[in-house]
Amino acid sequence: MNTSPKQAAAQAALELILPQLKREMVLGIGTGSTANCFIDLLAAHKQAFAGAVASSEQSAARLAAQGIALYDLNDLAQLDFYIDGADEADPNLCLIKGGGGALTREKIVAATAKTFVCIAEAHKRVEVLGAFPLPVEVIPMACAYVMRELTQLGAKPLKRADVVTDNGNWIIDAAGLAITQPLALEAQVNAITGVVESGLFASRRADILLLASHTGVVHLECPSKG
Ligand SMILES: O=C[C@H](O)[C@H](O)[C@H](O)COP(=O)(O)O
Repeated sequence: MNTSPKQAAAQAALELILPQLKREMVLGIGTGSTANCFIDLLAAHKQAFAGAVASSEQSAARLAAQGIALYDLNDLAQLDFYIDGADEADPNLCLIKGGGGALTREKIVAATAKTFVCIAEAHKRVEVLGAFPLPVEVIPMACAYVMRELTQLGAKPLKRADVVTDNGNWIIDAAGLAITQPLALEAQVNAITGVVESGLFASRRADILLLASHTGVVHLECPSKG
């Protein structure tokens, strides 16, 4: 059977963390098709660690189906690893995430992890973030207001149809942004009243990015912060 790039990225992440797993370790696990590949590969090693914190109900269900114990983030101190996919990654390993609507819980779990290992297909690597519309989770009653504010920031916002997040909120996809200053834009978007979280991962970017294509996996590390 041919290995897909998503499976290759997941396999590379597994090989990276396997030697560091400890029986008491709890892993942070993301959401999406690439994270699903990782969950499925991880299942064969479930005796080597304690369990996982999931960033969505969907991932929690997949982890449970694989017999991996689920933990509540509030019962844990710092996690060693967070493994998740992304929709775009820039040269500084800033990311756009939330294509699957799980961005807020993803950002929370990532915030508690020492090392964020991002796994993605090679075409997700871009010079400037923003060709993929930036997902923004909003309190439903604030949706129209937040869309007007995002327009002021230069975006073309669109409410994602028929989506309610695990937190009971809505998603706005903000298209048309050329995100040359990810940290500044993340702060601006998150400061809009009614925004729960944006899918811009700049204040907490990836530490390691494993980019896979049919020709192999490239391992990139976060350049020094500054
Ligand atoms: O909300 C979803 C997540 O941020 C995903 O990690 C992201 O959309 C990438 O998903 P996929 O691995 O399916 O391309």
